[in-house]
Amino acid sequence: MGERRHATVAIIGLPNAGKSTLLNALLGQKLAATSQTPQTTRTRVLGVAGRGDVQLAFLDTPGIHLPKHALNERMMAHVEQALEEADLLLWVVDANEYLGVGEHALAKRLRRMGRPTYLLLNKIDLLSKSRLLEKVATYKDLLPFKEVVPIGAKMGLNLDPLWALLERDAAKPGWPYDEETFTDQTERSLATEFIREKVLRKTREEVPHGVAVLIERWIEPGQEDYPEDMDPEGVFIAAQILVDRDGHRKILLGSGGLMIKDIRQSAQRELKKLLQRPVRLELFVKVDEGWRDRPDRLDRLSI
Ligand SMILES: Nc1nc2c(ncn2[C@@H]2O[C@H](COP(=O)(O)OP(=O)(O)OP(=O)(O)O)[C@@H](O)[C@H]2O)c(=O)[nH]1
Repeated sequence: MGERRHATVAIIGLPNAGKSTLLNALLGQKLAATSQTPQTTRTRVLGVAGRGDVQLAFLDTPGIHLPKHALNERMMAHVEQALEEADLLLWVVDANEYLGVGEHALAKRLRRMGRPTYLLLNKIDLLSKSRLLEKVATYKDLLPFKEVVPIGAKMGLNLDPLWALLERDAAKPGWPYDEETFTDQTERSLATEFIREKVLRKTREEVPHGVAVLIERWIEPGQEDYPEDMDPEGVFIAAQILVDRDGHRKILLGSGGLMIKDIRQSAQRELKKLLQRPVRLELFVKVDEGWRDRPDRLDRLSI
């Protein structure tokens, strides 16, 4: 074994490029919520992985966009913080999308920062080889990228070469996290995100952007109020789903309560996998108009 080295690696880019999918793929474990809805990620998510002598601390970040609410301003502050912390940047783009103003603005910003940046052209499973080559040529002039790597985060395409490059470039001495550390997220915050992910995946358009999840009760065996009819090794979780307006509450409940039932069941299955014990989940939908612009609410939601 050589000397131990590490790097902090921020995963950045526009909404929906596949940043969280990439983080999960690099870690080989689900940590970040993913969905087709842009702006799924709202905070910075740390995922730590060690290979050989090298430890990499990945920071998944919210997709970069113009903020309309206090919520979005906080999301962008998380991006700023990750940019500050990182030794290396992975700029993920959806290679099937046109290169637009958002990319140009980010490139300008990164040029000024001068931090080593890899361009990751993602979703290559949806692209022919000739189109991919065209894309590489189009993006290459944006910045003096340290590397340009085509990947398919969802199917794990080309991630080994990416790992090898990151291992080569991790230059700081030592390992900042112990070998068991995998994330700084608590079980509660992961549970919150996984419940929200299910809401995003089952609803469309405006609803997902106005949704937040707040865990109200988390009861372990032996604690007062632990349901008597539950498995003695389980956990009881009650969560509120906050929505921006009454119309969204109705959509979330669905006809005859079918939508919320579906969300509850799939979130409960996911939480069982995450926590590796039986879970009973209860969900309540609550209208909290304007929560996205209320700093006290955002604090309580840890955004
Ligand atoms: N076909 C294909 N789809 C992908 C790939 N990577 C990600 N996706 C899909 O792209 C969508 C967005 O992925 P996310 O990982 O949530 O994207 P993100 O960049 O974290 O999104 P924000 O949170 O909005 O910033 C999801 O539906 C993913 O399944 C890929 O390699 N191929």
